[in-house]
Amino acid sequence: MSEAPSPVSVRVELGARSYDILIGPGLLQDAGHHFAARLPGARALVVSDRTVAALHADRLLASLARAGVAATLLTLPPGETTKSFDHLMTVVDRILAERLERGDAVVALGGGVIGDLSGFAAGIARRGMRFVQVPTSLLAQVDSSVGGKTGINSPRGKNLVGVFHQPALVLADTDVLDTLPEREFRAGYAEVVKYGLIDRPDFFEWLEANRAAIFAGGPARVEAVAASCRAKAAVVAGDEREDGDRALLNLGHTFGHALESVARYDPARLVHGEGVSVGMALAHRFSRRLGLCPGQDAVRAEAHLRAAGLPTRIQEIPGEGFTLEALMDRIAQDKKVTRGSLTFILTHGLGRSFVARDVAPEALGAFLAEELAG
Ligand SMILES: NC(=O)c1ccc[n+]([C@@H]2O[C@H](COP(=O)([O-])OP(=O)(O)OC[C@H]3O[C@@H](n4cnc5c(N)ncnc54)[C@H](O)[C@@H]3O)[C@@H](O)[C@H]2O)c1
Ligand SMILES: O=C(O)C(=O)C[C@@H](O)[C@H](O)[C@H](O)COP(=O)(O)O
Ligand SMILES: [Zn+2]
Repeated sequence: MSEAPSPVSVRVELGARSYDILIGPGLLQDAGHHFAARLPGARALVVSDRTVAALHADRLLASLARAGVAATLLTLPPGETTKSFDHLMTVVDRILAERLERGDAVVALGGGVIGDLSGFAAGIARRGMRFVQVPTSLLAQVDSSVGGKTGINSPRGKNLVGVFHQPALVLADTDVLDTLPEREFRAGYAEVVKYGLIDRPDFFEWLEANRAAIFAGGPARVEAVAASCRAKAAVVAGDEREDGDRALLNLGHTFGHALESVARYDPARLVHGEGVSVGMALAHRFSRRLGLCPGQDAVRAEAHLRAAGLPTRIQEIPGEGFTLEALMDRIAQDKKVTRGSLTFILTHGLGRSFVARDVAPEALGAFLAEELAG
């Protein structure tokens, strides 16, 4: 069997909780070796969704077996509604039923849904077990597998219940993206663009020049994943629990999460990355309306998202329910709300985002009313 090329390694520096993100083609083949080297003697519960498990679980389980790691598989339904109390119970119960110990590991093989859910289960079962991320969607490789935010949704809003629980290792095999549906690849790309729009204008320019190559696969794709992980690792290392600048990673999310919630997490209407795309375009237009962001920068940000086939307007989301009242209600549940005041990530221009506290609800309401009117 041919050896996979050496992976790119990105370190998340968090003192005793530091860990490596390994990125590259063919990595799944060596996953067992990397797991056993970092978590010697640990057993594994691999959690996946049925779609991903059918495509990739055999290779991961075979690799773990070759490295002498005892592992079993739990599969769950795919989709955002799996981030629920019911499925959390299922994962926790399986951990306890198998008598896994604190030193054993929950291994998330899947997209952000599986990562967020099983990371939460690992964070609370036995008051915290080891956790390994094997992200299989672009979104999970560039964002959700890194940084330790885990959780589930509540009927009252998105990601409202969860814990910070860092993984011990992240293994991103870029070859698995070959089976990802194109729409999901585009959705993940929105979070890649986010890093450029936050504070990396050079990266944004590189994306403008390399978008087609990234979508085609090959070295540009690996570089886009690695650059995104470096960007996220730097932010997380500086502010693990979102007391300050980590909130920048929420660019587009206050709007996006409200849209996802109103759309009832129905993937036929909106998936997370698409919500973030609309949300980032709204954040740029809101910033322009407030006189903070030059018009041409808002236009350029939106043009790149559209060139990638992503939505940028609320009207593009199919279905009913996008009223001013419904959106303002969800936005009021945002975790960044402090003493009742709204916090948004706004921007002074391309790659010049900042955390804006005390955003006036009247200004927000007037802006959204205009957006909804078209
Ligand atoms: N924790 C964080 O920091 C963080 C960051 C960003 C997003 N998120 C969360 O992540 C979730 C979105 O993640 P996502 O976009 O990966 O969604 P997802 O997990 O639902 O995966 C998207 C779809 O792609 C399928 N899929 C995944 N990998 C595949 C592959 N290689 N081949 C074929 N199909 C594959 C899945 O079965 C699913 O149907 C949201 O819940 C969001 O809130 C969390
Ligand atoms: O890691 C972070 O911090 C992020 O905000 C990354 C986001 O892309 C991600 O969607 C995250 O789950 C949002 O978290 P939330 O705290 O706004 O629920
Ligand atoms: Zn996100």
